[in-house]
Amino acid sequence: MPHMAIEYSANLDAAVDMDGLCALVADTMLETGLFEIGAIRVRAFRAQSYAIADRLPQNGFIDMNLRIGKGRSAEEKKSAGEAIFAAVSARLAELFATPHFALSLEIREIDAELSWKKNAIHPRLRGK
Ligand SMILES: O=C(O)C/C(=C\C=C(/O)C(=O)O)C(=O)O
Repeated sequence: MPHMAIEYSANLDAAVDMDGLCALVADTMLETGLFEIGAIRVRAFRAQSYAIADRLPQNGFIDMNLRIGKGRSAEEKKSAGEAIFAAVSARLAELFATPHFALSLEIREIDAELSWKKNAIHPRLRGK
């Protein structure tokens, strides 16, 4: 399944609605047409401990790691990454107006021979 894991520094708690950010990422992934709805998983993890750049207490980060199955072209993967990065960047425009925020995204492919999956959501959603 496409897994999006978002890590963020705990000092962003008040500035970013993480549930809303997860929903935005899931919606954007779906809109690319490259991911099946029943396969999308997005979650956010709060990093309580961190050291960012010059260690100013205002410095914050969000790092997004997307793991997807093989089978999509390089162009498709690139356009998906660009769509997600643009949507999240727009949502976080206020943070980019400060000199204290860093955003990153990486897409990796899952090795089909070394991964296992079983999904009871697909049958329910594929029938719709
Ligand atoms: O192939 C993968 O492991 C990832 C994937 C889809 C996975 C599912 O549909 C699933 O786990 O139910 C993908 O589309 O990249």
